[in-house]
Amino acid sequence: MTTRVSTLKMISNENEDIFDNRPKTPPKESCCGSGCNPCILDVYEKLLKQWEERKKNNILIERKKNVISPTSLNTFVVSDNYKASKDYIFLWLEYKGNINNNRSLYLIPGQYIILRYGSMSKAYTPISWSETSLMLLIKVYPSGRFSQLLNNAKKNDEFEIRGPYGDFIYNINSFHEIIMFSIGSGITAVYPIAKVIVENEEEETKINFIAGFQSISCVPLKKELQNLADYWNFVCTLHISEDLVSDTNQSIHGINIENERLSKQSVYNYLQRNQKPNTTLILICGTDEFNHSIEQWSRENNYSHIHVFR
Ligand SMILES: Cc1cc2nc3c(=O)[nH]c(=O)nc-3n(C[C@H](O)[C@H](O)[C@H](O)COP(=O)(O)OP(=O)(O)OC[C@H]3O[C@@H](n4cnc5c(N)ncnc54)[C@H](O)[C@@H]3O)c2cc1C
Repeated sequence: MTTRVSTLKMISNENEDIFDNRPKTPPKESCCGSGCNPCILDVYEKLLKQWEERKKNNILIERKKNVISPTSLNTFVVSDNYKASKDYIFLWLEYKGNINNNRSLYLIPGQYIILRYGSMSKAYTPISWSETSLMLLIKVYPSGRFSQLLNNAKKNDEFEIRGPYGDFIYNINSFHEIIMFSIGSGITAVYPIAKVIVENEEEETKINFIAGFQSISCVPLKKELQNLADYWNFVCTLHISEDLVSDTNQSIHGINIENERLSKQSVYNYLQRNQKPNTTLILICGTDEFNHSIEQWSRENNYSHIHVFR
């Protein structure tokens, strides 16, 4: 798995440069009408306002030729699709267009894309990417329309992608510790951020990675988390809420396992053990209820540097 280490600078597409190009108006039919967040037409309105503002103030932003764009759809084909765990699959998508003029795929860890097939669109957070391809980790729901479609996707099937979206910006060594709380597929937002930090030799930030799943057999990225646990600054604890672990065969070397749902008490314990709220960042990704509770408990423990991936 190769992860591109992105610079955390403002990234724009060639069609969003301020002097030669205003953002291109997306055709009306590029909105699928299914209430995506963000809708391509809203993104266009926002980028247009930003462009007008920059033009007024004569500000030039760095121009990189990204193969994906927040305001237009680009075709990708499935290059691989395989099981990641009981409920999860990995899906590799390869850019179908020409790669020339230094065009490349630029993503900041934690950013998401909108994947579209026919009139259906859903958001996904790439966990890994190269210059022309990206890898998604997808939870397959028995009655999930899009996740079932992706589960059954075959090599060379075509999907359209727009993005990237997401406003999380991280600066190297800006916190003493980052505590990452996720449940289920929320792991996709925090894992790439943990990886990029842990693999950066210049980083002195510690990562406390806490992820909740129903059972050990559901947990994706086991090997990847074990690899990160070999580094001095990464500690991982998995909270298993339903099929509790009683068998040592289910233990994962280097990873702590707790047989309990992430409760208020356990979250309080993580927060109070840390003791450095002013220099600690809290990252949260899960259901609305989970996000709300963890954010509230963090604030009750005097943490104010909090980012929720929604
Ligand atoms: C910014 C963002 C990034 C995302 N990134 C990822 C990602 O990287 N990987 C990933 O797998 N998903 C991700 N999602 C969720 C994804 O967009 C879809 O919502 C998910 O794949 C389900 O879509 P579906 O069409 O299969 O299910 P739907 O047809 O919408 O739902 C069918 C049924 O599936 C179940 N279901 C669906 N979603 C949930 C849920 N979140 N919790 C509990 N039950 C649910 C429910 O029973 C629901 O009734 C992300 C969502 C957002 C907003």
